[in-house]
Amino acid sequence: MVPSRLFLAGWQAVLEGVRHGPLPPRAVLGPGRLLPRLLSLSHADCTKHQEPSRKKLLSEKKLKRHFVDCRRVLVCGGRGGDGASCFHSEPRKEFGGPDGGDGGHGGDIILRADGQVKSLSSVLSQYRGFHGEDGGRKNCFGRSGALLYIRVPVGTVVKEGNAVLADLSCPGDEYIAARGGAGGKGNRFFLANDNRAPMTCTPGQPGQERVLLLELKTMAHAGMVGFPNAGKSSLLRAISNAKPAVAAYPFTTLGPHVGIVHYEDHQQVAVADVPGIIRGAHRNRGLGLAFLRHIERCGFLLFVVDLSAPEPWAQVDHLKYELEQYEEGLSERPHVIVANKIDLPEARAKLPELRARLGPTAIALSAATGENLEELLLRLKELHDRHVAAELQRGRQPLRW
Ligand SMILES: Nc1nc2c(ncn2[C@@H]2O[C@H](COP(=O)(O)OP(=O)(O)OP(=O)(O)O)[C@@H](O)[C@H]2O)c(=O)[nH]1
Ligand SMILES: [Mg+2]
Repeated sequence: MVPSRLFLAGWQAVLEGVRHGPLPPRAVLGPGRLLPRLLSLSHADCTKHQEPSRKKLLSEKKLKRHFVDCRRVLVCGGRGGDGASCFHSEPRKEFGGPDGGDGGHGGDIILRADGQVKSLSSVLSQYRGFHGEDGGRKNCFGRSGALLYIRVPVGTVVKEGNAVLADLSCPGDEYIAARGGAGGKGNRFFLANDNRAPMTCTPGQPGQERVLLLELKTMAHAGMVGFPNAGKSSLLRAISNAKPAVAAYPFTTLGPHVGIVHYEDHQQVAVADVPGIIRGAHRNRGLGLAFLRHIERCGFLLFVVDLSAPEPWAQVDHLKYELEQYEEGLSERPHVIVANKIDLPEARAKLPELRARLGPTAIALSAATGENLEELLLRLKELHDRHVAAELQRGRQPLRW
């Protein structure tokens, strides 16, 4: 099956044949711009439809504000309604008896995993459930408080202190964050043989109050790991429509970004880009390793190395070591090694040695010029198909974006 980008690459080949000359310099500049621009050259009348939307680029700091992966939230269930204390009153009817109704129960607060929600940014810092109504005369029971749903992204882990309470890993998963208080009893409830006119009624109970920590473990099919400046974000921009910030300084990326690679058969592979990892990250050097929770659930990994670095093959060992420090077995996941920046002459010279050390399957490409991206896209699809088959075999529903 051919990815849609390869389909565009086919257009590029056609266009190159038609032009009979070198491409204008602007057409080969900029990651991910190559194919759409070429397409727009030949279809001037339909450029509007072909050009990717030119969204205003946000700085990493602003992007981080939009994407929230951790939230502390205070949840208080609704208070139960009070029970009523009153007696039946009717003309010519003496000793009508107690008829105070019970109060309604307070509403629960429920966390629900929703596939449409991608970040915890919409979760507020506190929620109070709906209160139950008080009981009334004539044995009228108060209405219970409505349930309050908080929509959270799929992959949210609910913690209280250090204890994990729930893992909302499938769409529709629910967890009762705070229970509403029980409604009070009306005096009718206390009617007994030895007490025909009870005055007692009880107040409604307050709802449960908890401080929960919500942590999002991003669910993507593939996770990109690499040293800072290896070109992870550039690669994500080149293969998807995601727009993570790219700059020539380390730790440009401060939070996870997910890009979707679309294939012709409508398959979508989600690829997550996370901040760079350095040696000793498990001892909290650099940005530490906490952000690795975002690739913890990825089915397969892309180890991105900068081929122009002094010893690019050593980077893979360091990365695997750090992943093992975070979680045992994480580096054993199916993976592919991506050697980036092949457009640089010093990088190209190191390719034979890299292949000799790490095996011939390493993919050499350039996120900047788009060279050899097709091989990566095809390998991604292959890994994705294998992952889906393995999930189905285990009886689990594969992740869909
Ligand atoms: N020549 C060349 N430069 C590249 C290529 N890919 C990325 N770069 C440059 O490398 C620098 C770092 O790129 P990023 O994509 O920000 O790297 P990163 O791995 O996301 O870095 P962090 O977010 O800091 O971890 C930028 O100046 C890019 O322009 C490439 O294929 N060729
Ligand atoms: Mg980056």
